[in-house]
Amino acid sequence: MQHQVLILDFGSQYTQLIARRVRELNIFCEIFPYNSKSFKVEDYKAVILSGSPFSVRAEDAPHPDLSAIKGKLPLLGVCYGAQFMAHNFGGKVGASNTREYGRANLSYIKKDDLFFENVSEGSQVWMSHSDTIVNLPSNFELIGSTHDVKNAAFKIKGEATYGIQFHPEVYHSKDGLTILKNFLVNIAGLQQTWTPDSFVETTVAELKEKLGNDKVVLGLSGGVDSTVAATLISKAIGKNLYCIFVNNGLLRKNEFENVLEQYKHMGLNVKGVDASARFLKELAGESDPEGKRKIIGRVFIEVFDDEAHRIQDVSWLAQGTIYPDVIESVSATGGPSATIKSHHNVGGLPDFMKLKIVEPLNTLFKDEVRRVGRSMGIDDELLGRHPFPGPGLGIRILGDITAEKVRMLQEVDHIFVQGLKDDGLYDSVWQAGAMLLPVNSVGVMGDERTYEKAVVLRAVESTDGMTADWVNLPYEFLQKTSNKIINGVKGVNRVVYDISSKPPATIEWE
Ligand SMILES: Nc1ncnc2c1ncn2[C@@H]1O[C@H](COP(=O)(O)OP(=O)(O)OP(=O)(O)O)[C@@H](O)[C@H]1O
Ligand SMILES: O=c1[nH]c(=O)c2[nH+]cn([C@@H]3O[C@H](COP(=O)(O)O)[C@@H](O)[C@H]3O)c2[nH]1
Ligand SMILES: NC(=O)CC[C@H](N)C(=O)O
Ligand SMILES: [Mg+2]
Repeated sequence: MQHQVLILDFGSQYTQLIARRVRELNIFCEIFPYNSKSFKVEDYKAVILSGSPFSVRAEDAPHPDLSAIKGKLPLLGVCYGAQFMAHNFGGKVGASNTREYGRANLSYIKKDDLFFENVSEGSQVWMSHSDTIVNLPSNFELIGSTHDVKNAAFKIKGEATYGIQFHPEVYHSKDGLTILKNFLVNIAGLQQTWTPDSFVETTVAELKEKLGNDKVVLGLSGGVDSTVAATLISKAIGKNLYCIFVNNGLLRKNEFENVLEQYKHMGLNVKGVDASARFLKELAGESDPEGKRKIIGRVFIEVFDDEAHRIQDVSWLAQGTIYPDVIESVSATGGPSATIKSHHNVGGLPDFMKLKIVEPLNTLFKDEVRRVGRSMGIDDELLGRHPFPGPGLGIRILGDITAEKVRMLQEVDHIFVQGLKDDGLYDSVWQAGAMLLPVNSVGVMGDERTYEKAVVLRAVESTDGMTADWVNLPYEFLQKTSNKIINGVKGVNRVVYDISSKPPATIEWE
């Protein structure tokens, strides 16, 4: 992938949004923690500095070294990024009298600056700050103000360096996208050529070069990400790609058979490996969420390793890891974000495994993966599938896992998800599934006392899984589904609906 825009992250909750907006402009970009050693500034054509929860005045605040960037590459600082430049190059940042969150309007803009092309005075912008730039350094030029914030936008004289106090990346900044476009296209001179087709073309070419005649094993899950990854790699190396679909005993009802059937028509080289007994044996007695995730991750790797030995001379393991998997799972070394859950597919391979990892989608968001899939002609039905986590029902059965609990949850999940499909609700939901609680409750069925399990139904809407809200499913649907579950699934006598958003909850319960 050709490097274009580098986004340096100082821990803002909006950093992802900057990336999404830049890509909406068909310009490729990548995010790195500001102190990461994994990128080379010289590879990029423009740099954006994100916001941050820190105050530049705090002792432990991030202080990036901009000497390789400022004045050499077009540079845009957003909020903290702008405050940092003002503070660091001789200006003054102080606490604002009023903390500003939300709507503001541009009361002054320097109209002839390319930065504000097609933006008018009065344009609504979104603020989220408690510090403010009190004085600009003398070589900075004021180019925009709001009613409350005089130094809302500046440029450095004679440089393509800009700073803005407001957030162009949030949808409530009405001309935010225009401003980003002005910076990236008018000022940095970037071309808007990053499309799904161009991604396929460049990625396939890169994979050809990287993989050559090597053999690659890929974990194929039936989900969107690994299917798109497999199709890309298969375009590059054909028969040298060996796709392994593992039954970890934690899949949905009939999923192993159904998915294998579906792949028959796709021209991929797929082998189904039933390792369900092995997974369940290793998981027996483990009830800690991270403990279960670690076991599942390890057994996955062992199964892939066994298969790689069977095939012989395999050099690579390919996975369908996408961007949010990486961001949520790894607190990039010293990076400002926290580890939420250990996704089984991120975090490297154990030493005994000599395989190198290839993850062609690890810079894309889910909706971008779907667009790439569509541009390669993958079935809409497959691309429209709800995400399903690799550890599967293992992280939806709270507490320890047994074959009987898996059976129960498979039935519950099947009734719920099939019901959504039958009632035309499936496509309006981003992800749906059921959890089995380690809780018995008292019920009465046919005049008899029951003391059985409670299950939770969860349906969320989201665009990328990073944030999510519960879906307001019709009461009639919930009512019907609850009846079907309690009447149809032995061992369950209670159904509840999860009405928590992410954050503060997460989508999966473990
Ligand atoms: N049952 C499985 N067999 C083989 N590989 C798997 C299996 N489950 C997960 N993986 C691997 O782990 C990766 C991450 O899983 P994840 O669920 O995030 O993606 P996905 O299944 O491809 O897509 P989706 O998010 O739509 O479910 C997959 O892309 C795949 O490489
Ligand atoms: O491949 C995966 N391996 C995992 O270990 C994993 N854990 C969560 N998920 C999926 O990620 C999205 C966000 O989930 P959470 O809100 O529960 O963190 C949701 O779509 C989850 O289904 C996983 N996917
Ligand atoms: N959103 C931001 O970047 C905020 C920057 C800084 N923490 C402030 O409150 O002003
Ligand atoms: Mg999946």
